[in-house]
Amino acid sequence: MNDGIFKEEWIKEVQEAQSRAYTPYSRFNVGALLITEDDGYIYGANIENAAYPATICAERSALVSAYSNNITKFKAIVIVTDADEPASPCGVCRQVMKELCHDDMPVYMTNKSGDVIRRTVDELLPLGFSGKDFE
Ligand SMILES: O=c1ccn([C@H]2C[C@H](O)[C@@H](CO)O2)c(=O)[nH]1
Ligand SMILES: [Zn+2]
Repeated sequence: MNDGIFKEEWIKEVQEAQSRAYTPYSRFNVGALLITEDDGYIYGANIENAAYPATICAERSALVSAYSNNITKFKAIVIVTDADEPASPCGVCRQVMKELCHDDMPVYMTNKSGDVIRRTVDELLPLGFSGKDFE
């Protein structure tokens, strides 16, 4: 991926985030790496629960962690799983990214083979609903 933004070193970091997943039920480990405005890293992993809907995805873990630490401006998010296809965020995570990230923020979906797909938040949730819709 050579878009002038993506850094290869993010691959190692997002895999570190993935290693922190808590997935006794699905065994499907997801890692998310938020890149802050000043090139800092916020790690996110999926954290499951015996009450399945209480599970939080890796992407939302990272965003909630960032906001909880008063970090609210991001350059990018990188996602990884062990699946063959590059990781694609679920609908709930797309909605939360729409709320908390810029529409044009890049989302890098990666796999263990080194493939990277880049889409913006807006491209992942076209015509998405936001607070602007009830202003
Ligand atoms: O965008 C997604 C989609 C799924 N998962 C997690 C939730 C659950 O723990 C596991 C299987 O759905 O993957 C994520 O972390 N991010
Ligand atoms: Zn999700």
